[in-house]
Amino acid sequence: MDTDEQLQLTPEHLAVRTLGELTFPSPLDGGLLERGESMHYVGEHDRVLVDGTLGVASRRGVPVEELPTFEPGGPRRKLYFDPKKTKVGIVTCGGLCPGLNNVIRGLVGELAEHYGVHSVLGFRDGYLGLTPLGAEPVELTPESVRWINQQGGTVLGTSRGGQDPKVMVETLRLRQIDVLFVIGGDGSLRGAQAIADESLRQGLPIAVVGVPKTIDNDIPWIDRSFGFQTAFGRAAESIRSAATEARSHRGGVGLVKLMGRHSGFIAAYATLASDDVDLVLIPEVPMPLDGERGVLAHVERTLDRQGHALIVVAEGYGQDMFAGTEGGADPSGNAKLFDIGKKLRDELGSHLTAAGTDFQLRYVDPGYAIRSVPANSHDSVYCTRLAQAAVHAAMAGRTATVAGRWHGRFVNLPIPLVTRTRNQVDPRGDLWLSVLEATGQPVHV
Ligand SMILES: Nc1ncnc2c1ncn2[C@@H]1O[C@H](COP(=O)(O)OP(=O)(O)O)[C@@H](O)[C@H]1O
Ligand SMILES: O=P(O)(O)OC[C@H]1O[C@](O)(COP(=O)(O)O)[C@@H](O)[C@@H]1O
Ligand SMILES: [Mg+2]
Repeated sequence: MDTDEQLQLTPEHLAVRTLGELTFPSPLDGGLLERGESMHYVGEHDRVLVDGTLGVASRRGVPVEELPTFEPGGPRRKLYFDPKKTKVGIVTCGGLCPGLNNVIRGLVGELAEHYGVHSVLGFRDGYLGLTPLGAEPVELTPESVRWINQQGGTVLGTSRGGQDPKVMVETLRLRQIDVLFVIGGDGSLRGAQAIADESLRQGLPIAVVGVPKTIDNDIPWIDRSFGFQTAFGRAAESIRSAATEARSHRGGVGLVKLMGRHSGFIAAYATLASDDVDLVLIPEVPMPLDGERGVLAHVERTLDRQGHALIVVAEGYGQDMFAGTEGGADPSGNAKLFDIGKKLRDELGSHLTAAGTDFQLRYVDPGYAIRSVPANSHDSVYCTRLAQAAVHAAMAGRTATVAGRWHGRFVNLPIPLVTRTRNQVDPRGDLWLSVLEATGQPVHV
């Protein structure tokens, strides 16, 4: 997270919206609510510090109690909703991400088994399912979701494309939904905010709580998004295959294209996981193709030196090379990217041929394979715990809020905070420094 951005935070950015007074006693029995504070658990009245270092905190020049803080996640003693009467909806939107089914399962399990909420509807096909054009929602029970975590994708289906918040709120009203969980990325969360605002405008006490989803890890103010570790682990497998191909052929060049629309986290982490890569190209670092310190010269030098070369490119890198060409947008309004992988393949091919280099280029694009797999064990645990945190927030009447984890602690974050900016690899930060050390590529910022 950019320090200047962090220093600009005010209490208004961090305030979580609540539907009203908490009047119903929580059915969670003593064990869960009587926990003492510990190194790992923040008490109900405590707050989670935004700043991770003394240096940043002291630059603010304010007393400790005025430092910016997040609301801790976790169960509350009193609830806004009466669990026996609460009706819940769940929707998954946007691109796939490992762990979507784990989150659905976690939500249903926590609602039913701990709070005694037994009415949970799964809306189908993203926000389309919240309109009259959508398919009939499905009842979700602990039995019906028992094994879904073993599958990738989402059992509810997903979609891109805008829907009218008024129409979606009308669907929630007709179905008497009290709580809507939105599992989605930046776009979905903007949609969730629009639903929460429209409900407020109509005086409907509906809690809209998000579980942030993104394989690109581009949502800010959370340590890491669920599914990201699984996705970069799968991406690292593709890099290893390309490395094997490159090393096994005289003049072998492996080129791997990975997802990452605006943020190069998958490319950076998969590279560090593979330890074989000679060059990583990400949207945040504009390295030119030409010139002494450019992509083509670096690959040529690497080939000369070690006889093979391995390049990883995130799909959002170098989009400015296509300036003047109209790419269009997807149904959600996201700009459609030009194919930088194929462009690089062609440019490298022409350059190495012209230089008279003996080479064999293998182009690997794992594409959707990295995001359609089931969550690994780490992400499975994280999904379950995020789902539990989201249920605690919703039952306590939090709305326009997402459940996140910051510096290892579960927190409730206002949606406008997490959609205001985008998490990106900092070209001057320690992650990128690690990548530069691992690859030995020319430094560009
Ligand atoms: N600014 C917005 N306001 C309301 N809804 C939005 C907004 N941006 C996107 N959405 C809706 O959220 C859903 C998912 O958005 P999308 O960008 O495709 O994926 P993601 O949530 O993963 O970023 C789509 O149905 C889209 O129309
Ligand atoms: O082809 P699709 O389904 O539109 O998805 C492609 C995009 O989805 C992503 O995974 C991001 O999607 P979201 O914004 O939905 O999380 C990008 O990495 C990729 O550019
Ligand atoms: Mg998005």
